[in-house]
Amino acid sequence: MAQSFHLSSPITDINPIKPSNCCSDLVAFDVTQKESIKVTHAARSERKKVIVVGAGVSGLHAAAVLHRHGCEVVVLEARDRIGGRILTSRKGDHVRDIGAAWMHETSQNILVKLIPKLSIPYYYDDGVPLYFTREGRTGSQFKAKKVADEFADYCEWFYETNPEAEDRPVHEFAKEFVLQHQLITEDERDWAPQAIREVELWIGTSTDQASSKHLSYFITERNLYMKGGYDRIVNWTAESLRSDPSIIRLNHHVENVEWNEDGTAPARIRYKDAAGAIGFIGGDAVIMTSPLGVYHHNLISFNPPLPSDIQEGMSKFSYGALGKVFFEFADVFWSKENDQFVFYPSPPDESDASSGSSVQSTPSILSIVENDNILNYATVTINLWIMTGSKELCVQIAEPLTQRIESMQDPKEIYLFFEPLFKLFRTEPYKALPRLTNVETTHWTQDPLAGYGSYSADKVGDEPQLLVDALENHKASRLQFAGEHCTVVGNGCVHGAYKSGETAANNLLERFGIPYDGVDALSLK
Ligand SMILES: Cc1cc2nc3c(=O)[nH]c(=O)nc-3n(C[C@H](O)[C@H](O)[C@H](O)COP(=O)(O)OP(=O)(O)OC[C@H]3O[C@@H](n4cnc5c(N)ncnc54)[C@H](O)[C@@H]3O)c2cc1C
Repeated sequence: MAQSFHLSSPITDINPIKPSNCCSDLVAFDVTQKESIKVTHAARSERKKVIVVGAGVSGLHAAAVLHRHGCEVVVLEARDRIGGRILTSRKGDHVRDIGAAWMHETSQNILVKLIPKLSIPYYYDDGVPLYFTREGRTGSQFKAKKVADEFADYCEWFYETNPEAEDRPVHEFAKEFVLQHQLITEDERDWAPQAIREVELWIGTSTDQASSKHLSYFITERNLYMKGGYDRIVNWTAESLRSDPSIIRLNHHVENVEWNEDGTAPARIRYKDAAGAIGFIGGDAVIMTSPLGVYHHNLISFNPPLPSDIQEGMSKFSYGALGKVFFEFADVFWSKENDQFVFYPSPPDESDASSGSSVQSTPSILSIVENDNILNYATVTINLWIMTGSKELCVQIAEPLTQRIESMQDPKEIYLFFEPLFKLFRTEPYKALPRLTNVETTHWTQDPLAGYGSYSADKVGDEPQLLVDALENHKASRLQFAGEHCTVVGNGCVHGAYKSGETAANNLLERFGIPYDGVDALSLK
């Protein structure tokens, strides 16, 4: 799948930044010093050996930083590929990102620098979306979306001014908000809680479960679609590690981590290789980058057990399940003008029994089955015709639907479930839908190495800051953690994961007494 990418330009610029957690007396240096500094680091470190578990973007970046500072690094990856939750499928010119596909928070996302640097084709997908309900496209006076935005603002204000207030499910709180709102119409009162469900496709979980206190609602940010494939970022991150083929070890599934703080014995990791044979590897320190869901399912054991504050932090941070279903057609039958099609399901009292409504009469089994289709769920569909030129739509879904769709085997059955949505998207409603040529679904919820989900999500009662604080408490530990769940800045995202790898590596450099070189690899020409 992955194609390697080589920088052709010489290094001309180094930007020394001294991180706050670095006690080094290092001053600015020029590029001619780079090699001698590397040698000095190597000598000072006495070749400290660090085992990095996981070759996603956080693990690769952590390993690259340590490698640059002369440490011996070994990256153990259970899969037969690098990239983790970044997975680009390439067939000829056809590029499809099965995991991450966007750079979010582009104004602060450090990885955006790589777009021009690596000449990666991109697309800002912030054109005007089309909004749909069962009745078809919404008109310009459909203001429920604006009321939903107002609720999100209210929510943020409410918990800022009442930090001790009880956390509540977003759907419940939104319903209360519209009931008390005196200046909206009855229609807006009904539809605003449905419109807020668009956020489900950001956080990967339903508004019945999502936390109001930590509602992440992206109203103004820009998002950049990685039209050229996210694997370009992964390959760039891994580049320096590939000079030595013994660094990244694929098909090494870590089962147990023995660690200690006093340094009298090396940390020891037990893994299973592709043939099922058990192996052991030791090192001075370990960086764990498995997804949060892996720890929730106790898929790796620690000896001694993890510190209680880290365990508590992990248990107070949930994991969501965003899914994607790609449908490729023989022809484009949808609008060629709009980037996204947002669908809002009907308010419960207008909907059928299968969506959990309070309909009094008992519906027949047939009507439940007939009505059990995609129109009972909020979806955001990506118009890949505009983004990449392929004749396909990518429907994004959230749990609990993700688990259900990802377990379905038959493409025809999947298509029939989604067909009512496509009928709504027709630009000429009387025409038959064109031939379907390909269906592909994600399978993250069935994947133990992805922690049976997609990324961390704030559910009711969560306190994500607890994990970040616990990791900070243990920043001098020989057992470090990195990954998208280890940060509150860019959490759930590729750029957050990347940065977390740097933090973990810096923590170990400090522990080893190795000065941080201040190199901003992203700015190197
Ligand atoms: C469907 C989906 C859509 C997404 N969309 C976006 C998006 O548009 N933009 C965005 O910024 N982010 C998005 N994300 C999130 C983004 O992909 C992640 O935040 C990021 O890739 C996480 O990197 P990581 O290094 O923390 O973890 P991972 O990439 O998961 O890396 C962890 C690695 O550890 C390995 N591992 C796990 N257990 C073991 C073990 N026992 N032994 C050895 N190896 C092990 C895994 O195989 C994996 O390779 C999306 C994710 C998904 C699933």
